[in-house]
Amino acid sequence: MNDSVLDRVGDPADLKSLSRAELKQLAGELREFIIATVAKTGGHLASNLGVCELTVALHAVFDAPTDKIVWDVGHQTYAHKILTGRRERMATLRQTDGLSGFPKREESEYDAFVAGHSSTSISAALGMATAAKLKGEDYRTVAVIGDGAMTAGMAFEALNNAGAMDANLLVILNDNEMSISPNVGALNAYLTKLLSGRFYNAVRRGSEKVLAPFPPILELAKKAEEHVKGMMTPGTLFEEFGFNYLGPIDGHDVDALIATLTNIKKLSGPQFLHIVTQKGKGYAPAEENPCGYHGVGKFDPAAGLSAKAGGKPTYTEVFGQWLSDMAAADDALVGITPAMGEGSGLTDFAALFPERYFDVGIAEQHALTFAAGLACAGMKPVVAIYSTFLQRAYDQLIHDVALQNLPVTLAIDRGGLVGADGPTHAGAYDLSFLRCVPNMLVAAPSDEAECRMLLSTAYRHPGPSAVRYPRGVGPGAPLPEDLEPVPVGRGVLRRQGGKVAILAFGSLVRPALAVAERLDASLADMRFVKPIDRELIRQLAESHDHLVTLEENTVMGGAGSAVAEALADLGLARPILHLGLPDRFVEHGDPAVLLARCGLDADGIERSVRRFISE
Ligand SMILES: Cc1ncc(C[n+]2csc(CCOP(=O)(O)OP(=O)(O)O)c2C)c(N)n1
Ligand SMILES: CC(=O)[C@@H](O)[C@H](O)COP(=O)(O)O
Ligand SMILES: [Mg+2]
Repeated sequence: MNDSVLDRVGDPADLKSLSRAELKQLAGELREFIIATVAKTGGHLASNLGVCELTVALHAVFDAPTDKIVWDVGHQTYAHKILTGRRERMATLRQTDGLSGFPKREESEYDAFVAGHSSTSISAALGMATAAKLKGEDYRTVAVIGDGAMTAGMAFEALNNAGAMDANLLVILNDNEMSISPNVGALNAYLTKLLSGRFYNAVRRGSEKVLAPFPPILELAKKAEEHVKGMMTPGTLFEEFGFNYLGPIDGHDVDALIATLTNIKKLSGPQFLHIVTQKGKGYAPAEENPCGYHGVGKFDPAAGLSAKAGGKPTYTEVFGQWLSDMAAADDALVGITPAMGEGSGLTDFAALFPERYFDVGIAEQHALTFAAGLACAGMKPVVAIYSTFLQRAYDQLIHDVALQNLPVTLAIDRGGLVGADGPTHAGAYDLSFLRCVPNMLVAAPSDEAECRMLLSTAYRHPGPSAVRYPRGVGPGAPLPEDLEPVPVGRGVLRRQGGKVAILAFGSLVRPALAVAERLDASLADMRFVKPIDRELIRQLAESHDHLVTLEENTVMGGAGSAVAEALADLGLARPILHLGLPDRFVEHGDPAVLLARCGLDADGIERSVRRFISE
């Protein structure tokens, strides 16, 4: 006889007939299954381990897919995927052609909203709840948002709107006191205060008044006090936003979760449930080091993560070293991260210069304008930011930084395809959206040494600047020790060839070199997208029959477009081929496979160039 509850669950409807004991067992089995899966695929482990009970309770109480569960960021949806018919495919998680690591509407009708970027869930769920009302449809809408994601302005924009709309919306705040790193800011301090016994006891005395309009909840609170200690306290901030605040409750207590959700389901209007969970719950190494286990590669569950074994530094590490070196040389340097300190390589800098390190929370827009303010007052801010998250702060870049020509340096990590995270996280557009902004300097290094030199160049630029580099390691170029810049707006001819000239940018210079050898082509490492090296473009156009541009950015409006514009401006018409990312979203998977599928590996580039010449 099979004792596994998970084996008996084909879809969420099966949860309705399970006993409480079985639901608890199911949460435990999900946890084991997730550990075993992520050990083989890599993925967001700690966040997923923290929501096993919540996921079980949500699917036991609500009726997805009719009821809509909107997961914020979506990095914690593995249990949800397993319970909604995707268990067999979990071995393909984040692999090429496999399951996405995030919710995806194309993948399942149970995935109510695509995510990857944080703090969108309340807005999206409010939209769905509002549509239900307008269309006279009867379903419930739930947004599940973490305490980290709650620090973003967008979450508060949505609360502000929702609290005044009387929509049937439940917001569940999953508070584990962690973003990727420990959560920061005044909101975090406020949530901690809500969790403290002192606050609980103080508000508990007044809770009957607050709960009076909701008899089922009050009754439940009285009956199940031992399970739901701290369950029904008014949360002043969220109440002020117009929500009925409930909690905090233990988010690992299946009984408390089911009882509370069942009661909330009967209520109308905006509801806010505060649950407390532990990031990494149930796997000791992740409980001890939730930051390290936030996102992991493949690992041995018995041994845990292994330390990085030497090898080439990543671009992130090259940047981190440069930042510390430049900070030592210049007291005016300040480093800013919107909640991505580890991922952006700021750990050493933060330890060395704590007073000049600012983790502003998941607040990319604020990060840019905060940097603008610092720059106005004589500091030299370096904002370390992933390309994909910079998209959030575009107006702040234009309106607050560039318009005032302020010396803010953007160290843009994860430029180009990122692999397993997929299209939500691809840095596919930055060269296009940066080069059209007046005053910007935009550079793309082709190796680690150039990365360091271009960072120094950008930092000295008297206006806004950006250096964009890819995820992972480069070719292994030895790093200069100094902080010397290179000439602004000047590329470098790496190879002199015959009739074809390849003008390559950033990460694709290396494969282009192999292609240039095979085709006896000239190769320019352009280094700068803006200002573009017009003189080098002129020379190459005058001495070659065919020009090819190459970049790991969308072709549309990207670096190749800058070359074409320069040629037009110079009055030089030449056959030109633009190679880069396509005008479609590139799925998740192995980065090398994805690049090859885009025709951007050496073989693909060679094929395209040969076809172009022959045509
Ligand atoms: C706009 C945006 N900025 C940054 C990130 C990177 N990021 C992903 S998860 C995360 C922390 C989220 O913390 P929380 O919402 O509390 O979820 P937890 O991992 O603790 O469950 C961050 C900063 C993101 N996904 N989106
Ligand atoms: C969910 C999220 O946004 C981050 O956890 C992201 O997946 C990190 O990506 P890196 O692994 O490239 O740091
Ligand atoms: Mg959290």
